[in-house]
Amino acid sequence: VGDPAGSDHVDGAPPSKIAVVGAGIGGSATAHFLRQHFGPEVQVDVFEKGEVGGRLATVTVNYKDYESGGSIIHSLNLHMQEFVKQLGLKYRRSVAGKTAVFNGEEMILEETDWYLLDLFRLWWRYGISFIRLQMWVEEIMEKFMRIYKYQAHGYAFSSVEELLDSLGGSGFINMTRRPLSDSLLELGVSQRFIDEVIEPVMRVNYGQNVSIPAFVGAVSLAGAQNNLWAVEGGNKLVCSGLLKMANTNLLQAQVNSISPVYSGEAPQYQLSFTTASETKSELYDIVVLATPLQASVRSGVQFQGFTPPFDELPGNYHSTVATIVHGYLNTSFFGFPDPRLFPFASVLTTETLDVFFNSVASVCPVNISTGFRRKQPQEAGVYKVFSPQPLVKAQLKTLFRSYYSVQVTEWQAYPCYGSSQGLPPVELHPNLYYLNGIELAGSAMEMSSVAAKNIALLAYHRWNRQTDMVDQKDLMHRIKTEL
Ligand SMILES: Cc1cc2nc3c(=O)[nH]c(=O)nc-3n(C[C@H](O)[C@H](O)[C@H](O)COP(=O)(O)OP(=O)(O)OC[C@H]3O[C@@H](n4cnc5c(N)ncnc54)[C@H](O)[C@@H]3O)c2cc1C
Ligand SMILES: CC(C)=CCC/C(C)=C/CC/C(C)=C/CSC[C@H](N)C(=O)O
Repeated sequence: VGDPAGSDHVDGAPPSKIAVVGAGIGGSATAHFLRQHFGPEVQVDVFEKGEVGGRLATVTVNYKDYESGGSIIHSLNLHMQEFVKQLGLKYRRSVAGKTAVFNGEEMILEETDWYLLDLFRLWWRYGISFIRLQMWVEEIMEKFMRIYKYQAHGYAFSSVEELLDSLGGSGFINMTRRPLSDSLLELGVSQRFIDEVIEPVMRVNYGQNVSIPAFVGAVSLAGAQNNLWAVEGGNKLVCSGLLKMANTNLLQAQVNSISPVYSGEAPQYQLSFTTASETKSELYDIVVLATPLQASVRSGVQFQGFTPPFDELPGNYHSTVATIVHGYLNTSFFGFPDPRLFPFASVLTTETLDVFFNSVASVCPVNISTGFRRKQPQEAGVYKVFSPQPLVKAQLKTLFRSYYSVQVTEWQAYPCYGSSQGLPPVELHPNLYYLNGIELAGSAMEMSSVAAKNIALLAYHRWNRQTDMVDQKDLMHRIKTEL
C-alpha cells in the first residue's frame, strides 16, 4: 500500500478523468456519487466486462424475469432507497409466505398463520433466545445507521476499520473477527436456537455456517427480518439508472492492467483494456476498482509497476449456485405426501451431511405490479434452490416431482468468511481506491453502496487536501455541535 499523499494538480482544479472498474451496484453507485462531488465537468468512464448489474441479475422463466443474484433489500437500507426514489423506480414489497426448517428427515420448525402461536412455540422450544437476538440485531442496525448522518455531513474514512470504528467502536471491529456463534452464546442465546434457527439463516443467505464473523452474521439476520423489499422490474435497474443519471461513459471492456505513471509528484494511472474489437490504454487521474480482487473471482486486473508490488488479495469467494426451477415441488420429500397440505413458501435447512441444498423457496417475478399470486404446491410454480454445488439430475428429481425448465447460475457469491485475516485496504495507492474490501465485513447491496459513497467522499477530500474530513473521531458529537 502506497502513501496516500497529495497530488501535483493545481489546487482547486477538478480531476479531468476518473475511471471506475465494474458496473455492479458498487461501481454504479460510485460513479453516481463521484459525479455529485466532483461536478459535471469531469469525465467518468465506467468499465464493465460482463453485464451492468454484476451480481444483480435476472433470469427469464416462462416469459417472466426472476432475481438470480442479490434479491432483497432491508427497509433501513437508505442508499438503496434513495436511488430508487431519485431514479423514479418502484418498490416491490416481499410477498408474505411461511417458512419451515428441514433437517434432512423432517421439518423441525414450521411457521403457522398465527403470530401468537408462533411466538409461543418459539418460547417453548428456545426460551427467550429469539427476543435477545432481536434486540441484538436492532442495536447493531441502529449503530450502523449512523453512517448516513456522517456521510450526509461529508465525512469519509480511509479504511473499513475506521468506518466501522466510527459506527460501533472497537465492538464493531471485533465483530468482524470473532465467530457469530461465540457472540450469540455470550448474549445468552441457546445452542439449540443457534443450530435450528441461526444456522439455517446463515446457510440461505451466505451459504456458510455460524462460524462466520458476528458482523456479517448480523447483516444476514437483518436480511431475515420481515421488512424487506426489492425493485420492481429488477434490482439491476438501479445500476443502469445510476450510470445514466450520472452521465457516465460506459465502456463494454475488460480492464487488463493498471500501472502508475509519474509525471509530477503524484501518479496518474494507465489502464489497459480490451473491447470487442481492440486493446487500448487511457490515462486517469483517479481510479476506483469496484470488483473483488481475490484470485477465485478472476477479475483479470493485473497491477504493473507498483513499488512495492501488490500482492494478490488473500482469501476466496464462496461458490453458490442459484437454480431456478419451473415445476412441481416434491412435497413428499419434506413429509407432506399431499401437496395441498404443504403450506410453506420457503424451506431452510440445518447443516446435516446428507442435505445437498441450503434452501428452496417459491419466488415472485420481478414485475408484480400487474398482479401476482403465489402458486400452491399442487400447481407448477417457480422455485429458487441455493446449493454449494450444481444439482445433479437425481437431486433435482428428489426436490421436484417434475419440471418444465431449469436455469443454473453459478456465482462467486460472497467472501468465504474466515478464509482471510483482516480487512483489505480502501486506499491502494494515492488516487487508486478499492471498494470491495467492505464485503469482508459484510456483503450486501447496501454495504457496496455505503462503500461507494465513502470512496467518492474520500477521493474528493484527498484531491482537495481536506484532511479534516477524513477519519475524524467522535463524529456524533462533532455533528451535533457543527453550525
Ligand atoms: C446469489 C446471491 C444472492 C444475494 N442476495 C443478496 C440479497 O438478497 N441482498 C443483498 O443486499 N445482497 C445480496 N447479495 C450480495 C450482493 O449481490 C453483492 O454484495 C453486490 O451485488 C455486490 O456488488 P458489487 O458492485 O460490489 O460487485 P459486483 O456486482 O460483483 O460487480 C463487479 C463488476 O465488475 C465487473 N468486472 C470484474 N472485473 C472486471 C474487469 N477486469 N474489467 C471490467 N469489469 C470487470 C464484473 O463483471 C461485475 O459486473 C447476493 C449475492 C449473490 C451472488
Ligand atoms: C447492510 C445491512 C445493514 C442490511 C442488509 C440486510 C440484507 C438485505 C441482507 C441480505 C444478505 C444476503 C447476502 C442475502 C442472500 S440470499 C437472499 C434471499 N434469501 C434469497 O433467497 O435470494
